[in-house]
Amino acid sequence: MEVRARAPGKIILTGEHAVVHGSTAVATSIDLYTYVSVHFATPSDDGDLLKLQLKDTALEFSWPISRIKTAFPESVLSCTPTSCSVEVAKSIAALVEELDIPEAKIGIASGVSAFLWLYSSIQGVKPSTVVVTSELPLGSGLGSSAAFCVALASALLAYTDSVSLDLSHKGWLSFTEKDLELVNKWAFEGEKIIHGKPSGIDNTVSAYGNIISFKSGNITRTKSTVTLKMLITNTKVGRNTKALVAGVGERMLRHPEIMAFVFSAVDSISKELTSILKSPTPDELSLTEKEEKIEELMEMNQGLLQSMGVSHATIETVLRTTLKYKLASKLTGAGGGGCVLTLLPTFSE
Ligand SMILES: Nc1ncnc2c1ncn2[C@@H]1O[C@H](COP(=O)(O)OP(=O)(O)O)[C@@H](O)[C@H]1O
Ligand SMILES: C[C@@](O)(CCOP(=O)(O)O)CC(=O)O
Ligand SMILES: [Mg+2]
Repeated sequence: MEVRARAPGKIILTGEHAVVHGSTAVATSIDLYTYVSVHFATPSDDGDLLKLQLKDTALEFSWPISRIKTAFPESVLSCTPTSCSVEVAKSIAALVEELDIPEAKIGIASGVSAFLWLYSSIQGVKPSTVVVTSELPLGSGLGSSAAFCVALASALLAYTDSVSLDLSHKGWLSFTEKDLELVNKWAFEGEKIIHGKPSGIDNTVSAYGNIISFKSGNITRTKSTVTLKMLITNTKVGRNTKALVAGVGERMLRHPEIMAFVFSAVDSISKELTSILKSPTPDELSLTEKEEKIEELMEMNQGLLQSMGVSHATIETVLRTTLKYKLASKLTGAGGGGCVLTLLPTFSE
């Protein structure tokens, strides 16, 4: 039997990085998905291998089950989401090192590590073939790491007694609220392996969908009264979320007082955005006014992201180019390259 799960990417409207330090951020899921399929070996299948096919990077890995068993002498199987210990992280790093991932694709190593942790914790050590494909650009700020972890946790949990899914059903099924919480918690453990110190906003918006306000692990699901049209420009400059998050953390240690003001300003921006999105929009005039306010909030947030040191020359080029057309833009996700958001107003001159 094969189970296929999918989870969406996201854009962060306001609050990236500051959310890691306790500020509010606002994010929404987007219509681009990562798909994970899991096919457990039946007695008629030959081999005793755990196979992982990463289609987006054209990489394929396999481990003899006996090799994984020697790497994890103690079972890490767990019904409840658990963090990867330092010892197990070392064993996983050794397994990943043996794969000889080409230097140009080395970013994938963290994804493979998260896979090994989630797989052995949720399913134990058993043979199967796991296939991953994504419509999202990897490492571009659209939350591919979180979509990967949410889709993976969903597919793996579907085969356990921890969730209540009718697997005889064909087509997409949704998890119950309780099961979604479990998926989200496991996905967060995967994100921790990929990002180091994630806030949890990416896996949460990928698991629950729609728009959320997020602060220190608390989620407020927001129903927006406006439909915002956003242009997403991919600078195609590769970057790594873990390094950028660490860089902001170091700046925080060097200038704690100043950065506290920066994070507090971002918190106010996200709170104001949430209240604009929720307030009634009775006519065209109020829609235009709202969009103008949102543009201003995006510009202010971008300025604060620059002061955190996460902008990039290519991001600045997109900002200057869109400004020529009087359009407001900001980076989305970790920055340092990646994607830029531009608000496209509903009524333009
Ligand atoms: N489809 C995928 N296949 C393999 N690894 C993936 C996939 N999607 C995400 N990853 C992992 O997540 C990393 C990118 O995460 P990150 O740097 O947080 O950027 P973002 O989440 O913005 O795309 C990749 O380098 C890889 O380790
Ligand atoms: C920078 C951050 O706020 C978002 C990172 O998003 P992405 O991985 O660049 O899609 C980190 C986090 O919240 O965990
Ligand atoms: Mg990410």
